[in-house]
Amino acid sequence: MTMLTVDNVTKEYPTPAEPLSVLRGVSLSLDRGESLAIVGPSGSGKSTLLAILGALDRPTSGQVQLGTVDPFALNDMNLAEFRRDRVGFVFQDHHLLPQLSALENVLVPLLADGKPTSADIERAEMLLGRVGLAERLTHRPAELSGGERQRAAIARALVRSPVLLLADEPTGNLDSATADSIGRLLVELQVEHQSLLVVVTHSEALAETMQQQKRIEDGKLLEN
Ligand SMILES: Nc1ncnc2c1ncn2[C@@H]1O[C@H](COP(=O)(O)OP(=O)(O)OP(=O)(O)O)[C@@H](O)[C@H]1O
Repeated sequence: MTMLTVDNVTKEYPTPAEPLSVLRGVSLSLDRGESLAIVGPSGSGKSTLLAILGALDRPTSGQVQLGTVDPFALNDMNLAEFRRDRVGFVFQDHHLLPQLSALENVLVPLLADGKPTSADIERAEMLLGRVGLAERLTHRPAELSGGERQRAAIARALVRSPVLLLADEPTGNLDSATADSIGRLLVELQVEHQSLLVVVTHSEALAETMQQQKRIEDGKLLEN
């Protein structure tokens, strides 16, 4: 079953001169449980595409569909819910809140539903255990290593069981051994959760751990 389809997406940014055309007709499709790495030179539009996949940014033209939903046809409230419930993001910088513990950070996406329940806390603890942080629940980000912070960010991205997990240079700030372990963890979790995983990276090693690899060149997506 095709879960994610992207059809002829373009993205232009307005500039004082002529519009900057970053994506020029990008199409792809992913089935349930599939993973995709997007590689390409700096400035080629990888992050732009990822932001469109996660409905953080609108395409200039073209269609995106996740399951049966076209996120860009939703009103603002439903779009915000779509993003929150169906998409998990992992960024190069962990984006954890510095004043909160690892456990509290993982609970943050659940706060939209009100005060965390004991089941929420159990789930967050389970996920932190799964990413290897069972002994670090009360540590704040400053009290975690870089790799541990990224593990906590991955647990946070998964806490609402998203259909689509998006990662933008998730290992960009890590040494190669730590990067390898984070890459493996992402793929393992994606298989366990049967989610879709799209990773933007400059790392060939990380790209190779994904089932599909594509390259952005001149605004188009090519087989790598
Ligand atoms: N909001 C914006 N307004 C105008 N131009 C933008 C905007 N966001 C990105 N761009 C431009 O679009 C192009 C693609 O940017 P993007 O961040 O998608 O590239 P990237 O492939 O992810 O690069 P990198 O590998 O360096 O992170 C760049 O030339 C960038 O300057």
